[in-house]
Amino acid sequence: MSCITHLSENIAKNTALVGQWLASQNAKELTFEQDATAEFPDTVGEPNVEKARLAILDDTKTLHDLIAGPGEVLRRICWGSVDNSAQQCIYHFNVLGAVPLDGGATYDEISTKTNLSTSQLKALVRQSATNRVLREDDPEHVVHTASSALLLKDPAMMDWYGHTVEEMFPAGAKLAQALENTAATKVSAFGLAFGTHEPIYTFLEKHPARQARFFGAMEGVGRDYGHSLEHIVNGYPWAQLQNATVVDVGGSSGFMSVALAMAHPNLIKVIVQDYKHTIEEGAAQLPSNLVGRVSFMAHDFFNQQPLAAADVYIMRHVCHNWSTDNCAKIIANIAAVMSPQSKLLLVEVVVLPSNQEESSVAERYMRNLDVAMLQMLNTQERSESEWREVVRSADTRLELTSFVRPKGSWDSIIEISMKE
Ligand SMILES: C[S@@+](CC[C@H](N)C(=O)[O-])C[C@H]1O[C@@H](n2cnc3c(N)ncnc32)[C@H](O)[C@@H]1O
Repeated sequence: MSCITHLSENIAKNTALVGQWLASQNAKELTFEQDATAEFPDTVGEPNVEKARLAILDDTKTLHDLIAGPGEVLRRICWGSVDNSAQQCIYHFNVLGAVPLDGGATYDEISTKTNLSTSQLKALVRQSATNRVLREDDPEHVVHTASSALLLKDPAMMDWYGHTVEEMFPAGAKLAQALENTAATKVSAFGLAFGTHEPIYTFLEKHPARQARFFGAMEGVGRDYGHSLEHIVNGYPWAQLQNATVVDVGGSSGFMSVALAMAHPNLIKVIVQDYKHTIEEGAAQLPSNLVGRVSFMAHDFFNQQPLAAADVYIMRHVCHNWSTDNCAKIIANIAAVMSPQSKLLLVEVVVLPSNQEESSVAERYMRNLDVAMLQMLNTQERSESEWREVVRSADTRLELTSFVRPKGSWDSIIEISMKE
């Protein structure tokens, strides 16, 4: 049997399984129309369905690339920059906001609201429609699709989209230039794109609108089930802690602390530490039922940790932003005040050798993240042995006591303890 026939048979078999499951759940018909649910229905607790779904994604991509042929595979990659530039313009000129969810808009109406000409808008919208973001329902009239509507309905997704098209995309174009410079003090691709020598977080602190969008974007990251907070809330034995104090270092606006405090009443004090503007924003949004249990503190993690002997110090997506030397300093500042009972948890990606991820979707995401870190921060994601090296260089009294990657999670929870 030829390879493509074999692929198509697998796709048919797995699609039948997923289809039956969707029907058994009375799930809404899958659609590109704007009333679609934001994500594919939750397959938690259904490992066979999830396996079939991932196999469909793998096999359809392989079949597509085989049928397209090698030249077309290259052309698709290289034309990807146009996909991004069209999305950047749609975001920048708020084309999405100019198209009401209810009824859509004519090109003339969108033009009045965005100051783009109708011919510019037609070029952008028609290109974008090939990626299923906006579409024409007649040649002069634009309506939302499932994906464009999702951006309007979910502010965190919109912030994430804005961050990727307005910050990651320009930074990506500078990566080769940044890698030309081999000096230790080299400016990141992000720095070259935005004319700054400062690390991104210092830069954002001076640009409040960008910073506010970045907080939203970090929340938007969690819309991806692989980064769902549920993996942290359910992936560690929180319930075994008695009247515990948790310090969320570099906790941004505190959304993880809120999720932990909501789910685990035994976490009686949860303190979010970050830059001043960041925590002020978080404090203003704190649900009223958590006032008193969740609190905020301005703290630079390059200084010694002011809260000694907490039960748990947790850093999610913090250390991957920093070089091994800087990571070691951040961790050492916490180690200095840990009691023998304290735990330090890092919630981070742990990269595997090539093609060892569960699916090509996971493989691609992990490799994308690795390069994204390189372009935004001059850092890279780490393997298990590299995380061990970071911890060893921070403080020799620390030991890694577990690496757990909850099912379906991109992140692992790395538990670090003080040696007895
Ligand atoms: C990638 S974000 C992760 C935020 C959050 N923990 C999460 O899970 O999304 C990194 C965070 O580190 C904070 N940060 C960066 N440098 C810092 C510093 N020197 N002291 C304290 N926080 C800092 C940033 O403001 C940002 O909120």
